[in-house]
Amino acid sequence: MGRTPLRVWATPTLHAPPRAAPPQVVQRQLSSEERVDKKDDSPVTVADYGAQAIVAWSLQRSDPSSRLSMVAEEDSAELSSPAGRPMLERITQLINSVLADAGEAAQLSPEEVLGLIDLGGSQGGPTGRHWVLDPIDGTRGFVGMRQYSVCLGMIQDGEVVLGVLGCPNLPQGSVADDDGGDGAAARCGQEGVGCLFSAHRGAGAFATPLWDDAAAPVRIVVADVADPGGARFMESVESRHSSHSTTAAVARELGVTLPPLRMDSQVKYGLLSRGCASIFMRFPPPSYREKIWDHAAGFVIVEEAGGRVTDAGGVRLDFSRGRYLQLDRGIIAAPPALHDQLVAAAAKVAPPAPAAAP
Ligand SMILES: Nc1ncnc2c1ncn2[C@@H]1O[C@H](COP(=O)(O)O)[C@@H](OP(=O)(O)O)[C@H]1O
Ligand SMILES: [Mg+2]
Ligand SMILES: [Mg+2]
Ligand SMILES: [Mg+2]
Repeated sequence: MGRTPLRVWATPTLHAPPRAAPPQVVQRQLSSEERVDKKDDSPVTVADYGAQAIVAWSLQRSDPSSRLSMVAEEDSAELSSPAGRPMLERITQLINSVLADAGEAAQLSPEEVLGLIDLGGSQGGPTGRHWVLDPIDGTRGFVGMRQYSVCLGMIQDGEVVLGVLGCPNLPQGSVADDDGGDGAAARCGQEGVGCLFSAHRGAGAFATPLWDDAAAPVRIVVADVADPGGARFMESVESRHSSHSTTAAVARELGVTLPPLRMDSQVKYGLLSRGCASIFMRFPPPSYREKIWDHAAGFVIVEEAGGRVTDAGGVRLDFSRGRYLQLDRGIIAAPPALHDQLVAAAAKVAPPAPAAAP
């Protein structure tokens, strides 16, 4: 890849603190016309669509000779109708201002933006190369002025081999409880806030300040914690995404005494990889099907930082089966010394549903 797509939104001249960076400006100034609720009742904003189009544009440009396969969250259905036209025009305007600010000559039409968004419709699968994009993960966090991340992974023949997480509101050092809530808004745009996590399979995981192209990436590793008494666990802010009562029960069973650190989005995988917390648990409603873009980038980053990411039954996540993950109950990620204990605790507290009668 000639240029990192996420850097389109992160050149030093554009983003030197204290000036707020474009995604942060969009987050702060988001109006009710700039977000809609999708058919599944989840929100999507001009930033989700804009980031998907701009990453698709950048990936396509980096390798024009090959056909891009991208498994991404958003599609153009809502924007293609007459009712979606004002939002499409706003997205196009945003993209074109980002491109111009980054010194790019290209300017896109609304129709080109629709086409770029729909490049994300690939089904993925066990063979070939597939980019996996969640243009804004944690949209509820984005709308609520909390944490969110831009997540790009690459699958090669069924294995996630590359992952990048852009986390504009995440402090580069230690995090406080309120960084998952009001603290994110208070510290957004300040010096020392904004992290980029990355990993290449076999080459380790790294963190670097998001707005500083000159900063050298620093190798990161998961915390070497074997005693649950000293472990901190992370979960979603949104209890509708992951049951807070189930995670609390598993933590109790395991002997975890510290309260949970609640954060939106895949920043949780970044924090686990950096050793800021040592456990991540996710127990969605039984009928919910997890999507690969919600986990691909974080998965390779945690593994390359020395951690394990499995379903609640201890089976490593499998990204080779298309757009969805097939999971037993939920997701558990931790350093190896804690991981087996967690799976055992989950089996006691939230055992797998009995197999249906034939
Ligand atoms: N009912 C549900 N159960 C579990 N996950 C859900 C859900 N509704 C939405 N999600 C997913 O939870 C993701 C956010 O995770 P988290 O809770 O860790 O912040 C959302 O990503 P998007 O914000 O990209 O849509 C969405 O894919
Ligand atoms: Mg979404
Ligand atoms: Mg997501
Ligand atoms: Mg998303």
